[in-house]
Amino acid sequence: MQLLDGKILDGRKLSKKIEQNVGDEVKELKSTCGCTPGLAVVLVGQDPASAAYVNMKKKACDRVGFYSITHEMPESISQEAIEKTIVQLNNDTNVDGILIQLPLPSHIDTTKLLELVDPSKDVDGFHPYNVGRLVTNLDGFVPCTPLGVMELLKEYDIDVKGKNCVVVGASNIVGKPMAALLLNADATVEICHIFTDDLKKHTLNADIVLCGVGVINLITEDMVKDDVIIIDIGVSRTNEGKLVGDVDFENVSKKSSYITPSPGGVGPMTIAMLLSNTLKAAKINAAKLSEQKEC
Ligand SMILES: Nc1nc(=O)c2c([nH]1)NC[C@@H]1CN(c3ccc(C(=O)N[C@@H](CCC(=O)O)C(=O)O)cc3)C=[N+]21
Repeated sequence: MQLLDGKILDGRKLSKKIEQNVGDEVKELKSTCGCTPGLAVVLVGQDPASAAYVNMKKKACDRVGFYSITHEMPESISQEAIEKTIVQLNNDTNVDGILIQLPLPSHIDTTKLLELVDPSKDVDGFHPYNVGRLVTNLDGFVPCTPLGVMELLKEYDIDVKGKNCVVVGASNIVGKPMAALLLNADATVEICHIFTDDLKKHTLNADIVLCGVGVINLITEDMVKDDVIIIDIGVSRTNEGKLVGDVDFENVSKKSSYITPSPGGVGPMTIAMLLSNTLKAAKINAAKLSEQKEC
């Protein structure tokens, strides 16, 4: 990795810098209005990966001085019981951000739950209100992973304006909001997905490939042009238990001008953006509360 330093988009490094800034702002917010930003996480079931992610989020909250609470619920919990918890969190003034850890068990109506979250506490940016605001390029909450990608590009002075960007994966969480952000930044955007015929035909035209599907080695060196910029949003575990992305890093990195490692690229940025979104929610709530006190 040493030799590649110049072309690595280092998400770990940038996420630390962002954490530092969030931490500083938390101190300021505490001293000016006595508010502590709060994040509530709803975790259903025993999936070890979900539990690990939630633990990472909790630790990050602790590092920046947020209040955080995790509502752990058994796999067999009813839709109604989760809904009740969300309504309580919507009304809890100590909670600025609500995150429902996905995926949820199959008997749960995920869409209905995401729509129940107060849009002003929707730090994941999954509520249709915030999705609509993103697509129309209005301020709102933007999903953490694609937002983290944009921050990473900005940090390395990569301007997407007029660039051919190929987004691989069309999920509501990654691909679609990623495409919307790139379009808002004046890129030319293509979205490829599971039914795309001849993926390579598309990626070969790309100045920037952004791939987040969870298929190991989906993007190989023959699929990209020289000096391509690669954003690897995938996370998979190999049979040996090693964490890897969607890109054949070893070979693709020889051709690319910039590339994110996975792990160490987009993943840490996701957590940093969750902190940043929660701080944003806390500031909005603090302003609302002070208005109410004035009148
Ligand atoms: N409501 C909801 N919001 C999410 O944002 C959300 C979710 N559900 N469900 C699961 C996915 C996945 N996700 C990641 C967060 C951090 C890393 C991360 O920090 N990865 C580290 C490595 C972590 C490790 O060592 O295990 C890295 O890439 O370097 C990865 C993936 C958020 N997600």
